Amino acid sequence: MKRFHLNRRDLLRGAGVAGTGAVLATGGYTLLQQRDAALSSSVRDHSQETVPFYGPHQAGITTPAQDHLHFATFDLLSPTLSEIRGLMRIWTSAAASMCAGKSIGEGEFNLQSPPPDTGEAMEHGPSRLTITVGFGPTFFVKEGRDRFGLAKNRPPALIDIPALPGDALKPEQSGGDLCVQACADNPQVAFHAVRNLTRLARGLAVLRWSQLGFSRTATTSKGQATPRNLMGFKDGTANIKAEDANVVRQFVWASDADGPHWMAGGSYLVARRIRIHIESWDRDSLLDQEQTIGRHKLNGAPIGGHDEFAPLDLNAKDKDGNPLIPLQSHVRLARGDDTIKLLRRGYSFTDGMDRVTGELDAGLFFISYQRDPRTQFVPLQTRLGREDALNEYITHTGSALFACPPGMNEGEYFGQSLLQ
Ligand SMILES: C=CC1=C(C)c2cc3[nH]c(cc4nc(cc5[nH]c(cc1n2)c(C)c5CCC(=O)O)C(CCC(=O)O)=C4C)c(C)c3C=C
Ligand SMILES: [Fe+2]
Repeated sequence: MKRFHLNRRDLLRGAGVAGTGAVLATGGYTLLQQRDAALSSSVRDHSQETVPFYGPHQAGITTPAQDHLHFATFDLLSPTLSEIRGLMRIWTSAAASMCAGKSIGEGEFNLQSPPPDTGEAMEHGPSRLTITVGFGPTFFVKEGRDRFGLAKNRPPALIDIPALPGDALKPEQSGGDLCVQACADNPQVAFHAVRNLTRLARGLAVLRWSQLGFSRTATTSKGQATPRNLMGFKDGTANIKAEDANVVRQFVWASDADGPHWMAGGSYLVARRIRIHIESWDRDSLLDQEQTIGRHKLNGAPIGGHDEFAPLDLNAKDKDGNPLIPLQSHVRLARGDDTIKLLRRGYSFTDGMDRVTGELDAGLFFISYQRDPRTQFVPLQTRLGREDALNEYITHTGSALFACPPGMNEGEYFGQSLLQ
């Protein structure tokens, strides 16, 4: 089997291997330039940058994806509706402070009581922190019970995600009445946000599960370099980008016509914890890895191409008349007839090791935002779950869906038009 040993010097020389290798070497050179660009953007100090907290949409959806994630879901104990309103007021005020790089309850120290802020983010700056909040199906109805008299306001799109092909879901990594997605360019800032919101919910809600993500696997803005996932492939190339306002309007934001009114300008968040069996993947040939994804590993170009952003030509054939992009490849199935799109905003994770197999418990914490999961995530994942060549290397172990209400003005709180 042909092996490719590409080091920095080889790449700079454009030193070659024959045939496919030539493409790889060219791709490699481009890769090097892009990697240097990505490095210079990641070493850029974002610590003092803020993302506006108030606005028509919640931050953390079309915001250029930050480098780190702390995602958490909560189960409500048995609060009244009025206590939930109180919690959302407190969360909003705390979130606005943290996103501005301020401590919670700044200046309110009292030696006799615990400090209002746990303190670990104090010198880190806002680091582009965003905090996005959502309501799960069980917020409205749990075990057949209309918990707060709000069942009539449950959006039809906030379904219980049906069982999908290949699911191996664990209840302890799935569901939740509420969710908080904290993203920042500093892991401690994202952690601090979830920790403090959890603390503020004491007596009303408890953590159900949480997930740290250490590296973004998507670009949501044309200004960002495409990152790599744990399979070593560029991820996010064909994602929805914030600059494409019409596509965002069509596929990301719920409208008044979709109903209910309180979700207009909001979006539905699907989270899937997807374990990647990296040990098997690492034993697979480069050729098979590329055939599985449908893109070249080094430069992210569609198979047969040289440019990451070249159009994905699903009709392209090799010299024998076979499809260049295999029929069961991930990108062919994910693209389909190009009528379903979602905004991907996932992160790589590792949670130590699997004691049973001795393998790393690592993968991709997939997050997508969409206008309606019934016509976007569910049909797409049904197709992928049935046919995707990638299924040999992945297992979906967690799943959740949340309705993230629109953004707010100063003085308002998360989900106000649902709860008032
Ligand atoms: C249900 C939706 C999707 C799941 C789940 C999913 C999992 C998943 N994806 C990768 C790696 C890549 N995905 C890529 C493209 C891509 N993926 C989806 C959807 C899901 N992926 C879409 C809609 C697309 C875009 C398809 C297109 O229109 O071209 C790519 C290629 C680069 C890119 O365009 O981002 C990679 C690589 C993994 C590893 C994974 C689960 C672990
Ligand atoms: Fe994908």
